[in-house]
Amino acid sequence: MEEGAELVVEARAPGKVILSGEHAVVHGTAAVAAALGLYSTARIRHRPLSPGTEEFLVLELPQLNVHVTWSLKMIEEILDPPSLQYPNPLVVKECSDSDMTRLGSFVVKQLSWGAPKGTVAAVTTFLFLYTSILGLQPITVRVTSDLPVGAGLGSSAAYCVCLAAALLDLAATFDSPTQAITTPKEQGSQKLADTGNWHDVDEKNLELVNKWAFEGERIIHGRPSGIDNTVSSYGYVVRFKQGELMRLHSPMPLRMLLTNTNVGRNTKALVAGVGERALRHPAAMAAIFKAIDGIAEEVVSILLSPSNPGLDSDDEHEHKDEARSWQQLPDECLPKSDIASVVRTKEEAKLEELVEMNQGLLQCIGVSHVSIEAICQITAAFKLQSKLTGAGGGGCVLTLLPKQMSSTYVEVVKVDLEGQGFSCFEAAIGGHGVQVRQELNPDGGDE
Ligand SMILES: Nc1ncnc2c1ncn2[C@@H]1O[C@H](COP(=O)(O)OP(=O)(O)O)[C@@H](O)[C@H]1O
Ligand SMILES: C[C@@](O)(CCOP(=O)(O)O)CC(=O)O
Ligand SMILES: [Mg+2]
Repeated sequence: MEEGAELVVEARAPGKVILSGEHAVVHGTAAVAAALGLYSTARIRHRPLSPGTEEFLVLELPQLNVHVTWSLKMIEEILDPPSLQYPNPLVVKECSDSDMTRLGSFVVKQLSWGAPKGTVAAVTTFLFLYTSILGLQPITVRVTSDLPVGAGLGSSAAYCVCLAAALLDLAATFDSPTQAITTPKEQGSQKLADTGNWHDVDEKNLELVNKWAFEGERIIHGRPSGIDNTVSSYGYVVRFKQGELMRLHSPMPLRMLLTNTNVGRNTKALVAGVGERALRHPAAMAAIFKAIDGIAEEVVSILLSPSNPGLDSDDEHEHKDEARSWQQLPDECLPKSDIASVVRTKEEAKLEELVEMNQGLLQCIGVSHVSIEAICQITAAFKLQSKLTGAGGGGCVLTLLPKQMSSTYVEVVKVDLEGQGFSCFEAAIGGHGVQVRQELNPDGGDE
């Protein structure tokens, strides 16, 4: 690398929705999840300094209000883990209990007094991944996200995946400038300021990114199943069971409305709560997990069903005309029953029933919330089925939308939900996983 030049590496990783199987998946059952078209992005800037100049590590997490600068000497003196001398990006290691305690107490002292637990976990996770993958290198890291943090859409996994990918890409570039984790010929001089230039991570490195991200998730979650980091790394729609990933190439387009209860919650506490309930009532909880497993497997077979026809274009056309005529009417003239009677395919109707059953079982294991139940009731009045997604206890709820439901009808449902203080959005489902890009600024790239 030219003296004075600045290397910028970016990685972006998607959030996810769990269609079926959250919580039970931690206890070994199947779950189905899809990547969401909302991303967390880690941007790392590295500029080698002349010998004798003091070097720094800068971490910026604007969503958590974290802006910290550490001298590398101080990190070396205080942390002194052997990995600092011998970081090895190719050998994934666990954050041991003693490392966790040492890093955690360092972080608590560095952050302003009373920083929330989530902030301590995020910075501890960063320091673990940074020291293990890269060792002491002077870099500035900034992580931003389109995802709501702590709302069930996998922001913690996207955070770990984008950090792991960016650190691995930088480590590989240091090792050999042509060995970055995307295909070398695709690396190049294009400017990051452009909207594109993102490159998929190759299969071998995806596994590495995913494994490091899982270790990060363990720091934030305590006992993650691995589904969130897996779908964030690999993208698309996946079935996940006991650490095994199966990519689902489903012919069925998934359409859903996401509603944020705006009730904050914490995955670690909810997962621990379910574990405690399972210890108190082992037989009953095992039966519920088995039922959730059955639901997830049925969702998989519906998604893979070749008889999944979607709708033919004539039907769709007819429906659009109907939607247009509704658009001219004031909202109060849209009776709920008309929305309720929107035609479903056989597969859509089955999926809706499974969503309803899954939500009931999630309530049984103690992870629903009055705000979640309120959303389920509002959408049920339109004969739409909803369930919590992710850890629950607040956070987001997904509502299945039949393919034939017009956007005008969706707007009507949103009015009812938003009128109760909830926030609704639609996002692309089943897109790509983690991606990386690089840029070399010969002039030092001061920002
Ligand atoms: N953009 C981000 N910046 C910093 N930390 C983040 C970011 N996104 C997620 N996190 C970490 O993940 C935690 C939220 O994870 P979690 O409770 O699992 O909810 P979810 O994964 O559903 O959003 C935050 O408290 C923080 O520790
Ligand atoms: C509850 C769980 O199934 C999903 C948690 O997702 P999230 O952190 O709420 O986005 C936990 C896990 O699988 O690791
Ligand atoms: Mg999470």
